Amino acid sequence: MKALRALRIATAIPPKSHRALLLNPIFSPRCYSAQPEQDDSSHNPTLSDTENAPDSVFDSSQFDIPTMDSTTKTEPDYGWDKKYRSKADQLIFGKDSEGVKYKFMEEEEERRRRVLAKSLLEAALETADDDEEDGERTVKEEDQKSLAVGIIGAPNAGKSALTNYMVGTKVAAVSRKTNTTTHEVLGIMTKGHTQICFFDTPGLMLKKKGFPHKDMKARVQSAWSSVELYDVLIVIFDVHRHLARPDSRVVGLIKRMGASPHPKQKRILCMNKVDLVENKKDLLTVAEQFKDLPGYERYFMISGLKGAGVKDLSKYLTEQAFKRPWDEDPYTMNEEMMKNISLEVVRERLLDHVHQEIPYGIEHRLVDWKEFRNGSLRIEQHFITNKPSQRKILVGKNGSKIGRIGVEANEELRSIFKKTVHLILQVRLK
Ligand SMILES: Nc1nc2c(ncn2[C@@H]2O[C@H](COP(=O)(O)OP(=O)(O)OP(=O)(O)O)[C@@H](O)[C@H]2O)c(=O)[nH]1
Repeated sequence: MKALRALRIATAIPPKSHRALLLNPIFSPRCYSAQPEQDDSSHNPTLSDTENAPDSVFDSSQFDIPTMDSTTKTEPDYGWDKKYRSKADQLIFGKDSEGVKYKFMEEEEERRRRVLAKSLLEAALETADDDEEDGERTVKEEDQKSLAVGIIGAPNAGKSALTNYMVGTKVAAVSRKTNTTTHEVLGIMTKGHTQICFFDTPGLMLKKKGFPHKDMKARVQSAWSSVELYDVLIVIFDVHRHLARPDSRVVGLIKRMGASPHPKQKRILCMNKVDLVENKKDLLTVAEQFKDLPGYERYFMISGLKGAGVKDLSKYLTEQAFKRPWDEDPYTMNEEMMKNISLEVVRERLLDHVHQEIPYGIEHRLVDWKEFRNGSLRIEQHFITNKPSQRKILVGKNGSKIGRIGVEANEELRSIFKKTVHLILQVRLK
């Protein structure tokens, strides 16, 4: 939450150099139109107030938004009609607009983008607990420590909730590099010199005694062998459910994993959802039931959802880390984070350009998110308005307002994500 708050603050950096943006051809009043210029002639005025009116859609592919390659150019290339440029100059700077320092404004714009991108990343990587020491921003490879932690348990045991709590909103890199079909990254915690990767172990079907089903054997064989690769294995179970209705497959799994110490892997048993157990004495009864299993080095009673006992678990795991380079770049954003950032950036532009009161009544949705093989991103977002009058304001004359929001947001997203972004914004009526 804290990170999200920071994210809002970060995106609220006032766009000091909008004037620089306005001088760019793609931001000229004429070109702000969400309706591509070449389609003007075919524009059907009877559609203008309907949901699918073409001017209610901004599609960045129809605008000359600079590509990644064009960021290196030193001189501004205004390649647009001089008439419109001088009109814009006069509008913004008055008659004596000659000699405006474009370069200065470009630098200012670049500076603002860098500040925004840095703030977003810092907010996203912020530690969840207030009292935790802040993570090092750069750690030399020789100082890095890492740990691979597998989490195994029945569906609904609380694997994801526990990981989310430990990793917080700063879920860092969940790259395809680490994901495989047999183990999937649940989250990555990078704190100080230590990076801990949490892996899920999907596909591990158990039969009554805690062994894989025979018919699934081939499929799960590699999953089981990958379990061996983790430095630490967390066996997690829902202690509340266990007290009410013990599942023989879960008991089988706990016993199997704790049967004998593993030569290379530390195993710990986590009794999860302790917050749901009213009589805490019952927890001791369960602990008693599993206490003689030599394979477990430690036992933890936790609530992955509420956080009880999680700090001790995190501390224990951090202490187990090996001097080993990190597997993942802690500065990489995951998809969820990128989606939130895309919404924040567009919303910020909306607040900039539309009267303050209107945006609060407007529903703003991410409707499509696609990452293509070439690394580019297609993002489609819709604004759903309650009244035709709201829609009209948001669309602007010939789509000028939504176009302007779209162009600016597209630029900003491209700069933050460092990839080509194809942004589509649509204004609809409820
Ligand atoms: N009260 C309480 N609920 C929890 C706790 N941990 C998880 N839950 C809830 O239990 C449900 C399952 O949690 P998940 O974290 O999705 O479980 P999972 O093991 O990842 O489930 P699968 O993805 O099906 O394997 C969710 O509704 C959680 O909110 C906890 O400590 N206390």
